[in-house]
Amino acid sequence: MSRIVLDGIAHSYRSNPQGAADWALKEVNHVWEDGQAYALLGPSGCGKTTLLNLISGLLTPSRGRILFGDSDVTDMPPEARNIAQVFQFPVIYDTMSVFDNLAFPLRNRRVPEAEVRTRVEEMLRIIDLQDKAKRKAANLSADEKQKISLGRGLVRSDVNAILFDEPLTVIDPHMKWVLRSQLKHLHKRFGFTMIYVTHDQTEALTFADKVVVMYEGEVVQFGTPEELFEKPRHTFVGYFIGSPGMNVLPASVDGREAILGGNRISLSGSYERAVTAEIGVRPEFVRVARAGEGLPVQIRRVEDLGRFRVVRASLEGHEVNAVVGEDQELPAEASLVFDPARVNVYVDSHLVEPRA
Ligand SMILES: Nc1ncnc2c1ncn2[C@@H]1O[C@H](COP(=O)(O)OP(=O)(O)OP(=O)(O)O)[C@@H](O)[C@H]1O
Repeated sequence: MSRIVLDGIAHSYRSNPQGAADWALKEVNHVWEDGQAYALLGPSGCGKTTLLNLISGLLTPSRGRILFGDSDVTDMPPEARNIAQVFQFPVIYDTMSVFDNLAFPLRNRRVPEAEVRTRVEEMLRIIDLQDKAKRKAANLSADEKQKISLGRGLVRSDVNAILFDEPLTVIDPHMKWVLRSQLKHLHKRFGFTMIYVTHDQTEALTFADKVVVMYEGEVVQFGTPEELFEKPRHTFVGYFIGSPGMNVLPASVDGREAILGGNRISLSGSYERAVTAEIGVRPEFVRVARAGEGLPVQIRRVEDLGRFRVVRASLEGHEVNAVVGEDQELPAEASLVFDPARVNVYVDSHLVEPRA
């Protein structure tokens, strides 16, 4: 295993890319540390699969270099990179038995047969297919076939990294949960570097130590689940992570205040003047108070989500959500108070820091 370095890689599927829109992956500089579990999170079409295929060698980047440890693998084919990749749909040998499918990557590498048996039997237990070991893969359900694909990705101990491209899409919801926990367990036990592509935030946040959020071909944030929640570096991260997502409101900022229509909102630091900025505050850091205490709003509706309620209000025509406790009384005439320490400022969708 080794750390994987992306040194200025970018990729376009066009032979002569012109504008930004021609790049499926804009320039990425990034280090995947050895042995960590990463999730690659973003909406459909943002470039997740492209990035994964560049790492595995299925694609060669239009620009930049990829290093595994100290060796440059940019021009190496996938089979020379020692990477296991699990795709969204099963890639298995239908005519082979389940056992032989799992044994294949090991036998291919001339692993002694006794070790093959031990590892395959363990994998059969993990994916819960012990009783189908001798069956031909062709006769299994889509769900079971995908479990074999997962098993084939995980069975080797000598890989540089295991890449998962939405591997649980075809798996039923209960099994999804089981397999995700198994993956986490395997990661702890064997310490593989794992990169797990998903567009599902729950899947990403429960699986990974670090999450890489992509948006329109760009890596917009790389951080722990807490960092993505506390300090989204891009408004998209704010929307995408959290339920409901971060409130993002157009405002101008000047010094320690943001101005939205006739309202002044306190900030915890002092900012350069920006006329077309946005402020972002998570619903968890918005307090519903009596009229006159905070920003004047109309409450549109209140949704009970079990452990908490979401108050959906309107501030100068913009929807603002606040998370409130089950027992908190809501005033008939309400206002909202933003916690200044939790109000982030964005310019061109990117987080800006206050002046020192
Ligand atoms: N082989 C290809 N040829 C041309 N364009 C492609 C090709 N593969 C992907 N693209 C384009 O590159 C962009 C990124 O696609 P990619 O598949 O990497 O995104 P993704 O985030 O993995 O999406 P999804 O979650 O839908 O798989 C998209 O605009 C897509 O249309």
